[in-house]
Amino acid sequence: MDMASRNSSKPKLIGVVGVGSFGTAIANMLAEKNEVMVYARKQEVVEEINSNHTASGKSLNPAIRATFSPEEISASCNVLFFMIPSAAFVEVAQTFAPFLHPYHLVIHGTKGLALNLPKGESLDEVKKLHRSQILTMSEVILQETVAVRVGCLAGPNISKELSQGQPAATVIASKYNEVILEGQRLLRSERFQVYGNSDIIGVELSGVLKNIIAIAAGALAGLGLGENAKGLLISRGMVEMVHLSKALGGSVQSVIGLAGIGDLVTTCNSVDSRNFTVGYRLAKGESLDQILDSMEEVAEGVNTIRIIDAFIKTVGIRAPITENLHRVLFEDLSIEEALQFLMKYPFSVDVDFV
Ligand SMILES: NC(=O)C1=CN([C@@H]2O[C@H](COP(=O)(O)OP(=O)(O)OC[C@H]3O[C@@H](n4cnc5c(N)ncnc54)[C@H](O)[C@@H]3O)[C@@H](O)[C@H]2O)C=CC1
Ligand SMILES: O=C(CO)COP(=O)(O)O
Repeated sequence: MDMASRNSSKPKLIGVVGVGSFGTAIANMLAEKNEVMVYARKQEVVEEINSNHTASGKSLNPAIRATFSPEEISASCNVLFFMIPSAAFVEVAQTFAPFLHPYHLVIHGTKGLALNLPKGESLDEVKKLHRSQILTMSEVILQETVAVRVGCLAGPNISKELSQGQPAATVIASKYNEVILEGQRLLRSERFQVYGNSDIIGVELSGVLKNIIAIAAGALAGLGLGENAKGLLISRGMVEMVHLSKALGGSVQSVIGLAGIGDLVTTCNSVDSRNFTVGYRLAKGESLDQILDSMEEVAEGVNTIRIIDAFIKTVGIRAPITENLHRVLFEDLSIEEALQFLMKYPFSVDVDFV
């Protein structure tokens, strides 16, 4: 079947894969203008949605239907929003791969990275980590499926605020203008502005890298430090994000846009951010294991720090905030020692990337 006949013969039903905090918020926003079907892998979650219109207690628009069949949602929807943590992304992409076609338009909202290592190998075992072994989620979709029209959604979008209907904006990034236009058409409302960007890698990396700085911001708050320290962290964090993003294939422009600095400011100031919360609790004396064991939702920054630290050691670039957080999370550096180190670090040039 060609793309045109497929598009014209199908009703507009939009699919959302994953009904966690963000998936639920986006499904509800999509349901203001469209019919929506959501995919959850557990039968009890599907039954909860279809009978109670809640997903793990979070309210869903009663018009939203749920399925646990990847085949059904892929056959019913030309546009699919993947809203799942990075740790599950490869598995979910592989589950969906037999049912996806080149006519599908896939937009993801995941702010994490995956690894492309030989089967059975983990990050602990590899000595070097090159860019080709790191995948953004659009790269996972392109690698694992035949979908081509891929996009991402990233920006300052704390799901709790979206669910309350507070004003916000996001970026849809894609190499394909039709993906950006469709994302804007589906999501734009009086309360939600949607910008476009063709640098999908830069926008994905912005959402991924700001989580590292958000953990540091939470740590500063947990230490009881003030707004001067936070301003210092956000500006140095942005410079670090620019250098990392450039090394990984993103543009400077994306980092200084809504998905970069916009999300960085939001996440570094929000007690509703899981990444901020990890840093805050670390500074209050809890161990990483204690924190992660008690968190129900994902804090992507923890795994991102492991991946980025391995990458910068391989390619020989410096990223002092990331390096020090890695030592705090996975070695035995205290938050106070990391802060002292950073205060002595010779960041002598203010802006060195323009
Ligand atoms: N919560 C937020 O405010 C925002 C989250 N994000 C990003 O969205 C992604 C998801 O985050 P949340 O929704 O907050 O996480 P969450 O932890 O609330 O929910 C994740 C959902 O994915 C589902 N899931 C996990 N493994 C799965 C699998 N194998 N198959 C199908 N479903 C699976 C879980 O059951 C759960 O419903 C993360 O990468 C996060 O960085 C982005 C912007 C805002
Ligand atoms: O990315 C987010 C808001 O834009 C959510 O941040 P957390 O994953 O830290 O909660």
